Amino acid sequence: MHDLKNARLVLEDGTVYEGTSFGYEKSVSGEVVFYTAMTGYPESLTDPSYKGQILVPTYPMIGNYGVPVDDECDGISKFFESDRIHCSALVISDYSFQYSHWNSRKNLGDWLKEQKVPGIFGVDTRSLTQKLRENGAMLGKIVFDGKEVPFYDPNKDNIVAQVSTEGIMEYGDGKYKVLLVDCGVKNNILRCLLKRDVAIKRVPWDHDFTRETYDGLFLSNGPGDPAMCGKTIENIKIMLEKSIPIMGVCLGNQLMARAAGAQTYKMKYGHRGHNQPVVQPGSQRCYITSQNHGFAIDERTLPKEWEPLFVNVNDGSNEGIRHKTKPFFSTQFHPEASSGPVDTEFLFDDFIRAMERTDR
Ligand SMILES: NC(=O)CC[C@H](N)C(=O)O
Repeated sequence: MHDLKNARLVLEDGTVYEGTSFGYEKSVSGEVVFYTAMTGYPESLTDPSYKGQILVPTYPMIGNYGVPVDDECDGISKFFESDRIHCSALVISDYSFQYSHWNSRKNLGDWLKEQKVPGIFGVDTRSLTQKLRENGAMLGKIVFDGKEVPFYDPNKDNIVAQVSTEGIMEYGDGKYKVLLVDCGVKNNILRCLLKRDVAIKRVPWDHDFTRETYDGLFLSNGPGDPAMCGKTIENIKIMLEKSIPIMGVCLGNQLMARAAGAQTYKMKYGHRGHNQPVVQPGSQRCYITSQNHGFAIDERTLPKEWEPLFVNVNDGSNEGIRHKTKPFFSTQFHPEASSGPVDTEFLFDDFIRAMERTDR
């Protein structure tokens, strides 16, 4: 405990938060975002959508249930959402040096060190979160020993290209052939499809999927600004002329909207957590959803062939769209959860039913 180093979180407006390092000791920069879930740090840290971001859980004590063993099942990690940590750094209030859980194998600090990701504790994450809520998302950096790094805005780069699969990968031998565009897919999307009699062909974000044969197209989640994925959007545009069922999640939702001709915008501070309520327009039915996004669809720009599928109860922002006549739908939240509530996993069944119904 005595040789723990101090490190500072510096925001782009000059605010400094002093902290103590419990992860890898390296100065890094990114977009600082807060996340309100009380559990799920192994899943969130390995979620590729956090690429380029400095993650701030609002729940004060982190690390108390350790890090799970990295078991695999059918070539997919059982407990992680990808094969590595993607966020740039983790900033927390209270680090639990002790951990206990039936499947934990190591502590969070050791995992961060192994993965070369800095983590600092002892930060007043309440005041930091209030600041991010007032100002909106901000750039920030973790600085060790005065080793300066420049601020970095991940939304100005195509970071999808950095997390997407390099080659084509195939999983399962189910009845429905799904082509999955990997913009940074979470493993639980693969798991949710595979348990529904699906065979998946996972392709890179810029793969030309417009001339292949499959029963359904899946557009995955992913990091950064959807406007940076021009190639994927162009390919989706071609698929919108056809009638093969399409389902999209999070970034996939935003790409679907842009391909349809709608606009996306950067939200003030986004939605990240497990307690985001959404309703279906025209109904009183509310679902609690798992979310992690900083961009959203501008509903007012939806072409007339499309309609909102879900709306956020807290701020009225769009949470999903569907085509009025063709089997295309997508959601801004994560129906696969992991971590978080599974209220909306039935949407995968809707996708399967759409494939079942489509005349092929
Ligand atoms: N989880 C995601 O797919 C995130 C989508 C997009 N990068 C956003 O921040 O809005």
